[in-house]
This record gives sequence, C-alpha cells and structure tokens, in this order.
Amino acid sequence: MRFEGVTFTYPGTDTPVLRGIDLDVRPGETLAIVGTTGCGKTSLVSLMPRLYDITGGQITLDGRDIRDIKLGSLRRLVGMAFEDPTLFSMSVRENLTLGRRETTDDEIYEALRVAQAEFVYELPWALDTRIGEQGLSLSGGQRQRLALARAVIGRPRVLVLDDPLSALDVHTEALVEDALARVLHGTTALLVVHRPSTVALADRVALLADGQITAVGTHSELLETVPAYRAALSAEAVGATGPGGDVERSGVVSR
Ligand SMILES: Nc1ncnc2c1ncn2[C@@H]1O[C@H](COP(=O)(O)OP(=O)(O)OP(=O)(O)O)[C@@H](O)[C@H]1O
Repeated sequence: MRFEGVTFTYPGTDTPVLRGIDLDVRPGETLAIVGTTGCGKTSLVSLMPRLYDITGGQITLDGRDIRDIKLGSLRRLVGMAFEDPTLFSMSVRENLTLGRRETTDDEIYEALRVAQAEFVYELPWALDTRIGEQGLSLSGGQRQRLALARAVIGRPRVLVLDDPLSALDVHTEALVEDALARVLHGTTALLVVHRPSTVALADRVALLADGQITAVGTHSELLETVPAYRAALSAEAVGATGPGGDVERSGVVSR
C-alpha cells in the first residue's frame, strides 16, 4: 500500500487537512498512525477504503491506483472499523456481513472470537437478535467489538482500524489485543493509535503532525530520537478512555 504526495481537503472546505503524505506499507506490515488530536489520523486512514477521495497525489494497492479498482471490490479487499462504529437496526448477523453473500458461519464465529464479541451468543436470539429493538442497547465497548468483528470477517487483504480498542475496558482490551495481534500478523494494515498500548500491535509507526508525516520508524526508534513522538503519545494517554470507558450508548442507525 503506497501513499505518494497525497493531499486531502474535505469537500466544501478550503484548508487541506493532509499535505504531501508519502507512506509505504509493505505487504503484511502493520503501520500505526500516531499524532495529537485533530492532526488528521482518521482522515488519513479513511482515504484507503475511499470513504473520501484524495484531492492530490496517488494511493496504490499492489501498484494499482485505488480509483481504478471498482468500489465494491475495494471494499471487499479492505476491512475497516472506525472509532464510533455505525450499527444498523437489523440482526447481528446482517450487521456483521453487511450484504456480503459469501460469508460462512465459520467466518462469523472466527471474527467474533477475534473481537472477543462472544457476548452475542447470550443475546435472546443470538446472531438473529435485532439490534436496536426490544430495548436492546449495546455498550460502547460491545459496539466496538462488533465493528471489529465486521472488519476482520473473512480475513480481508487490508485492514484499516481507527483505534479498535479505545472504548474497551482494560481487561477486554488485553484479550482483544492478543487476538488482534494474531490477525494483524501477515495482514497489511493501517492502525490509528489513540492509546499508547495499541502501538505494540504495529511493526512501524508514522508520526502525523498538523496533516504531515514528520517521522517514520519503529516505536523504539521514534521514542529514542523524536521528542515530538513521546509528546504525542503522552498527550493521547491523557485523553484516552479509562477503565470506565465501556459505557452505555445505543448509537443505532435505523434504515
Ligand atoms: N467531515 C469533515 N469535514 C470537515 N472537516 C473535518 C471532517 N472530519 C474531520 N475534519 C477536520 O479534519 C481535521 C483532522 O481531523 P481527524 O479526525 O482526521 O483528526 P484525528 O487526528 O483523527 O483526531 P482525533 O485524534 O481527535 O480523532 C480536523 O481539523 C477536523 O476538524
């Protein structure tokens, strides 16, 4: 996955939020994106599955401009989970597969295991329980685990994860981290990091500051040589969700 001279301005705005982004993510490598609040991390990773189109430069996957890949095919190649996941008022199974016809039950079970989302088996109708009905509301952490399961289902070629652990309590975070580490092994991935502990899942880290990449290296290299990296990580630690983060939120979107 390669970003070359990528610039991005949100539609209807004048100021670019990303400028001159050059990144090379090797096949099977996990690259973490670290930076202080508002520096453009979520914007950067949302360009990969083309939630937005870049305004300059190029993003390629296996040498192919992602704009030349049919959107449906690209979205099958790229599994994604964003920080505040959208769930729809339909069954858990439908929320997980979102119209992918080829998903098998075994793939669903595996994804639920990876995301430590086995709580769905305890729901009144298990995978067939409709979310958002009969007073069923899920906690922030449960929603995040379902979104993660949705992202990893069928083991997509590329994963784009916008801090998939941020709403989890400390105990669940550790369990998901272990399972996720196994999934990320050998998968090309972009991982937005809000919590310093999540950095451990990455092979290398890119430091983003005010829309530009200012350093790329391993976590220990950057810790040693880039004071701004240490500062960004500790700023995120202060802003991170604590053990009480697994809070009740319904956040269900009706179709
Ligand atoms: N949909 C949008 N339209 C216009 N501007 C946006 C939109 N989403 C984000 N921005 C702006 O883009 C900039 C980068 O935001 P982004 O969410 O990418 O940063 P971030 O590093 O992920 O922040 P955080 O750590 O708080 O999640 C911010 O100035 C933000 O206000």
